[in-house]
This record gives sequence, C-alpha cells and structure tokens, in this order.
Amino acid sequence: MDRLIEAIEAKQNPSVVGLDPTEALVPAQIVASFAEEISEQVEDPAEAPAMQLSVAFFEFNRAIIDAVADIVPAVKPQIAMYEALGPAGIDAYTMTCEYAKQKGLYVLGDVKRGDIGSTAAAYAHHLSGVGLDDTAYDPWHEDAVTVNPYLGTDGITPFIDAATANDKDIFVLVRTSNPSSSELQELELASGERVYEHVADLVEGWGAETIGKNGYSHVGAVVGATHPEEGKALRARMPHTFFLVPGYGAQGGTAQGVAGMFDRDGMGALVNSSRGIIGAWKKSDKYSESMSADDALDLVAESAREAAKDMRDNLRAVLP
Ligand SMILES: O=c1ccn([C@@H]2O[C@H](COP(=O)(O)O)[C@@H](O)[C@H]2O)c(=O)[nH]1
Repeated sequence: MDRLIEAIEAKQNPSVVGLDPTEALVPAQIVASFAEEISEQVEDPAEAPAMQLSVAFFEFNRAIIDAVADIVPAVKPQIAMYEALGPAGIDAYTMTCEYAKQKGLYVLGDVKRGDIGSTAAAYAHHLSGVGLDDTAYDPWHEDAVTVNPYLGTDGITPFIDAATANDKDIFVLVRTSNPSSSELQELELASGERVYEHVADLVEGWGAETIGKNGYSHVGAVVGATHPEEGKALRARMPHTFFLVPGYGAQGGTAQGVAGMFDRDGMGALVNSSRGIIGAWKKSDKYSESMSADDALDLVAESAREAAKDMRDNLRAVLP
C-alpha cells in the first residue's frame, strides 16, 4: 500500500472517486452526441446502443478524471457497470483505467473476484497480465482489485502472489456496506466471534508477510462506511490492514462515522464515493436538457470537482 499511502499524503486526501457510470448518471445529450459516429461504425445495428453508451461512459469518465486528478489520489471503476455493455463496455473500463493511470492516479478495480485456486489464478492476471513476460503486459491497468474471500485461502493466494510480485494490492471483502450484509457477516460462530471478525483475522494473516515501509500489507480490507462501530473495532483488530471504505454519501455513510476507521496518524483508510461525486451534476440548477453535450460535460466535471472537494474537506475535518 506504500504507493497508495504516498498518493494520499501528497493530496492530503484519503478519498477515492468511484467511476460507476450508468445511463441515468450520464447526461442524455452526451450519449446522443455519439449516435451518428457509432451508427457509421457498426456492422450490426443491434450493437449500436451498447457501443454508444460505452463511448459516452469513457468520455464522461475522462471529464471527471481531468476534473479531480489534482485533488484525489485514486479512482475506483466498478467493472459491473461496464460489463453490462459487453465487449465495448470492457474497452471503456480498460481505457478508463489506463487514462486514470496516465494522470497519475492509483486505480482500484472493483471486480470482486473469488473462485477455486486454479480459476483464481486466472483472475489474478488482472494484476499481472498474461504471457511470457507478465510485467511487460498489463491489459487492465489496475493497481489493485477487490476480492471475495468466501472460497478461503486457496482462492486468495494467487491474488496475493500476483499483488506482491507486481507491487500491487488487493482489498478483501470483510464487512460490506449493504443492508443484507448482516445475514451472513454477523452470524455468530461457536467461538463467539462473528463471521466478519473471523474473516478480518484471516485477512490480517494473509497480509502478514507483505508489510511495507508504512506498516500496511498488500492485503487490504473492504469495510463499509455504514458500520461505524464495527469499523472502529476492526481498525484495532487489523493493525496492518489498509481499509477501503465504501458507502459514504449515497448509502448514508458520513465523515464522522468513518473517522474511527483511520489510524492514529489519520492514515489507514481510503473512503469511496461514487454516485455522490459522479452524479453531483444532477443536483445543479445549472443543468438543462437543452444544453449542448459539451456544456453538459463541463457541468459534470465542475460538479464532480466541487463534490470531491467537499468530501475531502469533510474528511480532513475529522482526522488528526
Ligand atoms: O461493501 C461494499 C463493497 C463495494 N461497494 C461498491 O462501492 C461503490 C459504492 O457506490 P456509491 O454510489 O458511493 O454508493 C459501488 O461500486 C459498490 O459496488 C459498496 O458500496 N459496498
């Protein structure tokens, strides 16, 4: 996590902008502005809507990245939004990751993979590329990915190996932000501990051999902003584990609520907001359906920048 920590220190900002575009979050005139270009390119007209949306997603992301790159240390593209559009969407995802990296941002791919060991080894190429020289080929352009621990150690080991070999990181789901997370994660084990506490101990152990100069390992944990008390207890329980904290803003998480998830130096956590930043333009009274695509893109960028600054300032206010 040393690169991430340096980026956070440089920007004095422990927040990450989630790039989760959907048709509802991209102004319609931006999508429409690609209609002609795409219709001329496609062989099968049935492919046009997904291609048009994919191109719009990338332009939308590019405008947001340009607007926040000097404020935030990282972005977190959510692959589900892109996979929904098929191959063109995957292109938009990888192009977004590549562009963010070119802008000096740490790119955290929210891909939530997890499978048996042999399959996990293939998924782990998100961090290492494939081929004879893994380091020379990095098609996904991610610095880290999210991983599901439900399959246990053999599903995680390939990701840890790929992460350490390539100076990248993984973030393992421990206490997720969603309302139903308690159905499994809060179950009490015979030992008296909760399932998520047991997972927390596994995660701390998985990272033990990979601790960097700042005291955090290559194996991070996902801890929802919607669980302030559990998050605080997990911070004490997992001293070498960096937290990715989603659930801020749109899901109700607050700066005060996440304050306990940081360490004594105000480090140790990266707080995500997706809809709260990329959809900030929707709250602007400057938006009009009749504005041009270029003006809408400017408004998206300007609104995202303001929302990212507000989030940064709110987090700074609760940290030492
Ligand atoms: O526990 C979790 C794990 C991942 N997420 C992801 O974070 C973003 C949150 O989006 P918002 O718009 O800021 O609510 C999204 O990509 C989720 O899949 C999470 O919310 N909670």
